[in-house]
Amino acid sequence: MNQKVASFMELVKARNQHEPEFIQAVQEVAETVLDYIAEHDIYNGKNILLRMVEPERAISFRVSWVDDKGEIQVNRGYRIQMNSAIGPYKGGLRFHPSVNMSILKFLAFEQVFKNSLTTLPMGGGKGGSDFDPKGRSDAEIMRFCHNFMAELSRHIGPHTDIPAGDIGVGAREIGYLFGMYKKIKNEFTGVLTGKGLSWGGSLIRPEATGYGAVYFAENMLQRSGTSIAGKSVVISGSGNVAQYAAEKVLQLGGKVITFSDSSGYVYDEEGIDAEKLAFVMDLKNNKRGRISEYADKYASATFFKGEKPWGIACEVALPCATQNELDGDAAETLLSNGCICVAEGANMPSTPEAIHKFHETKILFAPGKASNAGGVATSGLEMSQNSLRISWTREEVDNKLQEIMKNIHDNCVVYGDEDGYINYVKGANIAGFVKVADAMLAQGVV
Ligand SMILES: NC(=O)C1=CN([C@@H]2O[C@H](COP(=O)(O)OP(=O)(O)OC[C@H]3O[C@@H](n4cnc5c(N)ncnc54)[C@H](OP(=O)(O)O)[C@@H]3O)[C@@H](O)[C@H]2O)C=CC1
Ligand SMILES: O=C(O)CCC(=O)C(=O)O
Repeated sequence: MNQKVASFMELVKARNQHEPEFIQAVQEVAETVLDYIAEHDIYNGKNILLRMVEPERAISFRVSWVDDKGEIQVNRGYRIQMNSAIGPYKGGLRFHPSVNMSILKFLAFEQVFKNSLTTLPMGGGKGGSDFDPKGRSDAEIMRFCHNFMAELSRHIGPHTDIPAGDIGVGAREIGYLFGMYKKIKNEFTGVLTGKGLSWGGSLIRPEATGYGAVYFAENMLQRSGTSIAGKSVVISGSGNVAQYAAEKVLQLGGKVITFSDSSGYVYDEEGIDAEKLAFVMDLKNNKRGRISEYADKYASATFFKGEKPWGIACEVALPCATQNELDGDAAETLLSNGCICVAEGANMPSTPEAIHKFHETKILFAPGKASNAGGVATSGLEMSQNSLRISWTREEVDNKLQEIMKNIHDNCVVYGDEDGYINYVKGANIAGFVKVADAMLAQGVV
């Protein structure tokens, strides 16, 4: 770590003690952006990165609700409004017991860079709750969402802050959240994205994050003279991002061989084809079951309890579950088994040690803030459609998504070239930074 980064991180750590995920995300950006700032007079001496690591606003609130037994439950809700220099705050809501300030601040910070990369006018935010949806009835989910929105509604709006889904928040939850917002505000606006198609949603939004990650991987592979066709692909997670990443890999002729959830992973040596993927979608989205049930259904598959899928030989790895799920040892195993491309569908799934190994061996590595930006980009397209009161076709949205992912890829190449090797982490951080920093400079010290 150079002296500039060390002094900067000392300040950040002093102010954000007990927030390891946030510090990790900031350090990665500091390591790539501080030198760039020093080399460019317009940014130097303005403390821009120091301003960017401080949320414009961090809201924490009580959510009390009544469970099916009539007992009163209390959870904590949050919204981090990180940066609004280039547009209203935009970013998902996560419902998971691990949610805390550190996790939401890291997600909100990454969101600022990601949203900037999409080229759409969106600032960065993130929110959620430590509420655990697992095992809760539909009625409990609805009551929780309604009570959560009863408070959140004071802080958001279609021109202020536009939340969406993330872990534990899908189409069902967005519906309940939207219903309560509409009731409280007495207005029908595009205050959330990921809405149902009949009430303002966009085609391709459910698919967009997974599809986008695969489009990004395909851009990297094609630049290296190859493609995903015929390659074995290991995917972690089995939620929204993992499912649609798998669908796109299949459409492009790749072979998906794993899925996982928090209980373990399944390996199907014959490959997870379209019919098996439909089983996973029904299992996860409707029955809300466990991925182990895949191995009960298909004899070609084995379930590995409590393990992650990185030991399975593959050429392409798509981590699509959660932060820090792929560590240095896992990276070494992937590399020794011949993996040549890692594209993150999740946010910050690779630890700094893993990223270091990918860079050291010069394989293709895409950080989530670039490769999973297709989700929020399509949310941006949903906002445009809402404002114009029109709906684009599936093909129109998919074409725009592909164009945006190619643009992000090419921008990373411009800023991340290190003597022919593309450091996509550096490329994404600098490209994302420049647009936000320019807007902050233009708007003065506010
Ligand atoms: N949805 C979107 O549009 C976007 C999502 N992302 C990121 O993609 C990732 C996945 O999100 P999404 O698919 O939407 O979420 P879902 O809730 O649909 O699925 C999450 C998946 O990850 C698994 N998972 C969650 N936490 C853990 C954990 N601690 N250990 C192991 N597995 C875990 C879940 O397993 P289980 O069911 O057992 O908990 C589930 O399979 C997240 O990092 C999210 O921030 C990024 C950009 C946009
Ligand atoms: O679509 C959105 O607004 C948010 C997506 C998101 O949470 C993310 O990109 O991590």
